[in-house]
Amino acid sequence: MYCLRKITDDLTWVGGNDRRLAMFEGVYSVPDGVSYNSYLMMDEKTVLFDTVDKAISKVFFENLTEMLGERPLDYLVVHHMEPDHSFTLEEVVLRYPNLKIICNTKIVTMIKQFFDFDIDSRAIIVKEGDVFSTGKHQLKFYMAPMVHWPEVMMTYDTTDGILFSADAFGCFGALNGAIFADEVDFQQHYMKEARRYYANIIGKYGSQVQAVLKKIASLDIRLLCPLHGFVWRKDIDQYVEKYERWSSYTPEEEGVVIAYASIYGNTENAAEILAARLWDRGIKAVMFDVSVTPASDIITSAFQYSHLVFASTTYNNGIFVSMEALIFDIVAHNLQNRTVAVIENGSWAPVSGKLIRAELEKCKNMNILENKLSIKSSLKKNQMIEIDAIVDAIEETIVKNK
Ligand SMILES: Cc1cc2nc3c(=O)[nH]c(=O)nc-3n(C[C@H](O)[C@H](O)[C@H](O)COP(=O)(O)O)c2cc1C
Repeated sequence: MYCLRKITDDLTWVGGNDRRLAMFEGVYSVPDGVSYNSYLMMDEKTVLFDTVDKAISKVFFENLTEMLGERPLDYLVVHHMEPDHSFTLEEVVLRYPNLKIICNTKIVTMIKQFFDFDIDSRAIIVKEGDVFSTGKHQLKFYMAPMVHWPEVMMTYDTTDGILFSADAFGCFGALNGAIFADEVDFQQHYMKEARRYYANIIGKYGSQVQAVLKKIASLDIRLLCPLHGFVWRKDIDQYVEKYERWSSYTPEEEGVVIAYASIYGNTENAAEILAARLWDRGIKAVMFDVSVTPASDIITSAFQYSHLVFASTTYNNGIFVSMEALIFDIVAHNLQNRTVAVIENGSWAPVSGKLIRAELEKCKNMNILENKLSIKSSLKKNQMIEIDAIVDAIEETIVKNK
């Protein structure tokens, strides 16, 4: 049975939710599920904006059939070819054989890679700034390369001020009947998931996101329709401001993320002492055991806070495995503009600190503090001075940033 939400008189959400998926993209846990958004515009012509993942194809086609009634589907705008938005594309073509697909040349190439149907005869190729009329609505296209994948584009409906933003401005979490961000307490319940989504899905591509933000800055966006999560009709500027911040790798708040790897608890002990000393000075600290908390969650906090401390045992002459994975992931996510301190531990030849520093030097604008702490098996009282020196250096840079 169909399950729809009306967005405007002409636009309806025809997507669906998946609460059974354990790992999005095989990496990111989605304990609250995920939505796959697809939007249908009923104009003089009928226009579908993206399709959906295979997991929700049944309800998607029921939605589409219900909305279209006797009308044909005239156009499908494809913004992004990742299969969670394009898996059902071929079936849409089979059901609506006269359908034309509005997309760019990179999308045509990817359609040919993923599918075998004839795209050339049905493709309407658009470029940056092209405008396409569907009757009352004028659709303007903006290319958004690497705002997740190279083929990504966005559509702005100049008639109603609707930006179809592909994966940008999306959020993890299934929609529980509510479709608009202002129907829920987004700040309280969803901002954390929006940040986790941004940091992990798009975080690597800050400069590309910045380029798109510049392009859309002058648009009068009255509705923001991403491919996952809520539709925005209020406080859009505030959400765009978050994207400005995240994409420029500007911390949201002053505070310290302490990520530690510890086999027997001695490195953890040093991390705990550091956290306590920071709070003694009124400096906010959050702690993660990298063997317990997924790297993607820690990366999310690293996007949020200004300072990072990595404390790791030495393991087979290297960095402890789960810490090594986190550090590589942080470098891969292109994180920048953070102040970093490193603590190492080893029973005979501690080297994890040196190796962590060397990896993080690959990141841009990382202020890696000279102060460091090297523990031989367990922290000794005479080393408290070194912990305090790290706290001093953090405090000094936090004050500077204020
Ligand atoms: C498999 C394994 C490999 C290790 N490799 C090294 C090493 O290469 N160099 C070193 O100094 N210590 C090495 N250690 C020892 C730990 O780094 C050391 O005992 C450290 O103090 C543990 O800190 P923790 O109490 O936080 O787990 C190794 C330990 C294990 C279990």
